[in-house]
Amino acid sequence: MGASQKDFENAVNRLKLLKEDPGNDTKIKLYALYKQATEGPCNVPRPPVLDFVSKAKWDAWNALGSLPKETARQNYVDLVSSLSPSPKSSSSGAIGNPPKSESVLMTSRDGITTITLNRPAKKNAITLQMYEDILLAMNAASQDDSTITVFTGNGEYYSSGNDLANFTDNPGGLKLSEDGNLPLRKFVDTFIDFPKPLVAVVNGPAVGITVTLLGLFDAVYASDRATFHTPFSSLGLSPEGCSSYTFPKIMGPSKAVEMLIFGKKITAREACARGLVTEVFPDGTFQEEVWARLKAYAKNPPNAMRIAKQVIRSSEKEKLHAVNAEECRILEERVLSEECINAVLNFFSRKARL
Ligand SMILES: CCCC/C=C\CC(=O)SCCNC(=O)CCNC(=O)[C@H](O)C(C)(C)COP(=O)(O)OP(=O)(O)OC[C@H]1O[C@@H](n2cnc3c(N)ncnc32)[C@H](O)[C@@H]1OP(=O)(O)O
Repeated sequence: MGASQKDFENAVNRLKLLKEDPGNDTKIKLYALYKQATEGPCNVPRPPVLDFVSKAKWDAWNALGSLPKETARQNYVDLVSSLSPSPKSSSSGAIGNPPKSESVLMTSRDGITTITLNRPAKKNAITLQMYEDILLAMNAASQDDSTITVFTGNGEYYSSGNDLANFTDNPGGLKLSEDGNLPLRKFVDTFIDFPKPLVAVVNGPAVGITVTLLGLFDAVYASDRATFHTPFSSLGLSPEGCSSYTFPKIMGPSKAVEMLIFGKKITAREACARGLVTEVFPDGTFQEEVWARLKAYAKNPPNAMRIAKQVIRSSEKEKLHAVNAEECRILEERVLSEECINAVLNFFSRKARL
């Protein structure tokens, strides 16, 4: 039997996590096979001769002639496998290629894979290494036997967001694009494309990118101790995580502006009233109630849940990828701004804690 649509999607995700650039020839082959697998034979006019890159891509796609979509899909999966060994999965719930990290933990049981931010002394602030580890964990979770993937934090905070030292430790400025030192675009893309139900168990206050990403989750359960804060303006930054699109859509433009421009911190109950949070639980019974709920949900047939997610989310994916690209482009400028540099320096000199 040839590669299934799921195998193909997994290969597309695995490709995003490659550590080494596979080289231009391979990238062009992958492009051609991807187009053939998703759109069929080349059906667009040849680009102008001087547009070398587009022409090379077009030539490679066109050269596949009438190769059936299924064969192109299989060839794509084979080519990606030859570049990165496939993570293993097993019926015992063991996870292939999880991160070897103390700050990002990964466990799998009862049909649920849980990714836990585990840096409580720093309020689970996310370092550059942790972004990489979360990507690894999500890739493994997308391919293991679990039916639901959960994000949570260890300790008092869910997360205080991006580690502000990411800015000071990179004096030339952070590069947020594909080839940069923080692949923010790839990071957010992984949430957009995540194939299984993705649930946030928000155990305490959440800040910055860990709030904005919630707009890409399928359910958000919060302790009544949690707060939600996106202080982008006071940090001289701009919205990310697709929040410039998801927040106005979820809560309406004026409530989104209150959070994303004015940096209003809201409670869990306010976030629930705005539609960002699915349900709020008393902190005392939060863990017990939420995990009982999730275990019951995880007993549903996995394919049905995955397909339901696809049906609900697929029409938005293209738009979300475009929003992410634009937000990263703007943010890359903002992280170099005087406003941002001053805000971060103030934070570390303890002048400006939230
Ligand atoms: C590259 C682009 C990616 C996306 C860009 C931005 C997206 C974002 O996420 S923006 C949001 C960034 N986060 C913040 O601005 C929060 C900063 N933290 C705080 O304001 C306070 O620490 C906080 C209110 C969370 C907690 O306050 P306190 O309870 O008073 O604790 P402390 O301030 O003493 O914190 C304990 C310890 O943790 C360190 N910490 C906390 N958060 C961060 C952080 N985001 N980055 C780096 N370090 C953080 C804090 O410095 C303390 O460390 P020590 O002083 O060494 O004990």
